[in-house]
Amino acid sequence: MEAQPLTIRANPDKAIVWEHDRLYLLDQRILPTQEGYIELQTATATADAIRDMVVRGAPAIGITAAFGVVLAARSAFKASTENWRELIQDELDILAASRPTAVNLFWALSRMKQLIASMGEENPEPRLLQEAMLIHQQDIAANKAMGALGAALIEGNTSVITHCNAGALATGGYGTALGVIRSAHAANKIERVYADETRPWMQGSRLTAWELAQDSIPVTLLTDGAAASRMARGGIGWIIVGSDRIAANGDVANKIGTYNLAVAAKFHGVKVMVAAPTSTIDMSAASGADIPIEFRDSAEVLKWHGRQIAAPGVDAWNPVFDVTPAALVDAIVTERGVVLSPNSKKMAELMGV
Ligand SMILES: CSC[C@H]1O[C@H](OP(=O)(O)O)[C@H](O)[C@@H]1O
Repeated sequence: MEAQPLTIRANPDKAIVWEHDRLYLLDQRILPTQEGYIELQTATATADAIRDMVVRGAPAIGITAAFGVVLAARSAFKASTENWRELIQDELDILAASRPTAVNLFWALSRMKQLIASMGEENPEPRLLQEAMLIHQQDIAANKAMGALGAALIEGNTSVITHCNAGALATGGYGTALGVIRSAHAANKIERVYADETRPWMQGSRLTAWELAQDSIPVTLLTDGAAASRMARGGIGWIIVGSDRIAANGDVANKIGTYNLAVAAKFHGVKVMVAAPTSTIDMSAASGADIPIEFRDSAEVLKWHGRQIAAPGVDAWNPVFDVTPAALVDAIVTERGVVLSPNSKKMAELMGV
């Protein structure tokens, strides 16, 4: 099958594209100064793209992995129409090992595996592709629903702080935290968004600011250390962030620095909103202590634009997520509804368990 030139222009709502029977990812490592797509032809290459953060963001990782399963099924069925289920297992494991914290990855793989288990002898690709596309569309619908529910919590016109990128680029489209911000801005509730740059990958300065500028939503960058001082000056009504995994008691794992924001917010009387689809909630994790936190190469901290910024022999501690206790969270917004002052009982009610 000859590769066809991709016919779309890079935009936040097209971070993950299935076109001409091929998977394309907007390369988020080079935004905002460059825009380019990478074509993925195998599940292993898809896992590499997730690990190397070509695509990142909990829901986006899950959606991408689902399309990776389609690629795995294509090659396995081509190799053996009888034994494709056995052949596909290694690539499913490779996808599962790509990043540990975003539970959406494992949620999406589990949903695809359940479908595989229900299949007969037919070619699995068409049905698996249909399911991957459904996961993608359902995520966008969830973000739109969360946008409305989260915006309804915001009273009057206020400025907000967000951290990392929980936007269209981190999801199937529209975004979780940025979905709330988009909906609230459309309702004239957002005066300005302050975006933490979010070292070391700079998802805030490179991705969130790019998304909001494209939508003409007023955005000002903060260095990560400036957020508390900005809260101290007043006018910040909410911290609005996404999540990579929420435990059964409402503890929230999110980009490193979220916990700092929540502690400062508590001190300054600023509310904390976490927007996440229910595919981010892990009821098997009793608390944040049960959430695996990804540590990445210290070189990501010690280098900047590839240039060494620390003396030789200096190392770095590089956890890329932290856990914000439920006690510091005012609202968890999901597509199923809002949990105010989250706790185990309220989370169980939300999830119907
Ligand atoms: C909408 S979830 C986005 C979530 O994922 C980000 O992490 P990473 O960029 O390392 O994948 C960050 O924690 C965001 O809140």
